[in-house]
Amino acid sequence: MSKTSREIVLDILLDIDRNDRFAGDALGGALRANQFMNKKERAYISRLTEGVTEQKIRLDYILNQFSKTKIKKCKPVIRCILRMAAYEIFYMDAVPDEAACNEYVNLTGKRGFRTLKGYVNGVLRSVCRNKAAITYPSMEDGVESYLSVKYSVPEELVGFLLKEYSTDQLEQILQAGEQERGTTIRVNTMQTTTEKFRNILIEKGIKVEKGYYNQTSLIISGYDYIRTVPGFHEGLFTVQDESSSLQVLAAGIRSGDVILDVCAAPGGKTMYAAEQTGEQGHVYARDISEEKVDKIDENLERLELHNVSTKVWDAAVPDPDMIEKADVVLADLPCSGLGVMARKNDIKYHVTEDMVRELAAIQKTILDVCAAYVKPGGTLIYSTCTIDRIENEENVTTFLKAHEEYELESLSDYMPECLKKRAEKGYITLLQGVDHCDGFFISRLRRRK
Ligand SMILES: C[S@@+](CC[C@H](N)C(=O)[O-])C[C@H]1O[C@@H](n2cnc3c(N)ncnc32)[C@H](O)[C@@H]1O
Repeated sequence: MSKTSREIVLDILLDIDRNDRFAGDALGGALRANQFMNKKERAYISRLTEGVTEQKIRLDYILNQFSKTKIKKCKPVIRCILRMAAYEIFYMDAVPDEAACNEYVNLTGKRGFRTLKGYVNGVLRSVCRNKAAITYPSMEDGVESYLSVKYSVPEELVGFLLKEYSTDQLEQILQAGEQERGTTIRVNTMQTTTEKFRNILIEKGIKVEKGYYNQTSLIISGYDYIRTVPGFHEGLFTVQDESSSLQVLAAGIRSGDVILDVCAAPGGKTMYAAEQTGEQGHVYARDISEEKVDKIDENLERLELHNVSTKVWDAAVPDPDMIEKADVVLADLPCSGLGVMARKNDIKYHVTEDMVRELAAIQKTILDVCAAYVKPGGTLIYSTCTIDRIENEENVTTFLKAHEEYELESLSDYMPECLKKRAEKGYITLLQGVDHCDGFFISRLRRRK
């Protein structure tokens, strides 16, 4: 017997819960395994999985007010069922609350927990009855618990970010997770123009807005799968947030430049760099594993870019063959990902200050190795998709102390008008919810000699 959409979501959430998986991976796997489903079912499954993941802390806060057993202590199946039901009650209107309760009580029995049907029923009916009267922590109860429950972010992470951002700034950053955003794509200008491609999309009924910072970026919505968007298979565009494309623009790549991208998969910046340097130039793109490099190759093939060579290479290991070979080194390093919390909604549950410090140490090692690859007069672009000083500014400061041959160089010439002032100092932190893109850090380090 085939599973209902709610059962599929329950299994995805259990997979995430038991195997500590990221929601995007678990959801993607389940959608691929259930390809027979129609668009509406897929949308429902995605919304419920992503919503429960995104709002986990807030949902548990609500449920704990009506359950004698703390939700975290419940059996995984019951915990997931209660969260799903609470999410439907508070955030979705696919079915009336009463009907949703019945569905989840039945699901409890179907999953072998007949004796807990009464408990699930009791908690859910109480939630429905008291829906409008639920109170949440206020600012007076403490900023950390207020922001934690309101935006469903662990208190520890709120505390960590409050060391760097004011309450207002952090609230703006966290609100980004609640804003509907289209998908930002960058047009492959080696094959078409932004205007021509924009018209093709509009003709096919896709909603298109212009990018805020990059003239080759478009923000699209109203499509089913990205692979079904016209021009995908022909390589007319690639999915790339504007923050990422600004990183490549920050490099000021000239036609004929030699570029080394040390952490390149899936290849977003490599592809843009390849377009910028053109047929006269070359990009060396690397990543840590075969699987990752295959992803870059797949994208290069789709975009028909031939001026790139790829290789599996650990960026922390010096490569004698690359010493002083590159006009530009792109070091877009592995990081905590706090800049993309709004899109990858479970990153927030994984990041701790200890983890940030461990990552900063890895970034430092890789940057030290990269220093030798840049030609005198060339440029090292260090970037991350995170927004904390430890991984960003502190790493730049440490690097400059260890490498006297480098200096920070203003980014203003490479940034759009509205960002020029902030970019003068040689680095810029873009903030989700404040700027029109993901949170991202870009720094430009010039090798003097
Ligand atoms: C932020 S992502 C890069 C995104 C890429 N620049 C783009 O624009 O598509 C970081 C990448 O670093 C890779 N990575 C992590 N540790 C690495 C290492 N020691 N050497 C090389 N690559 C590494 C990861 O596999 C991941 O693909």
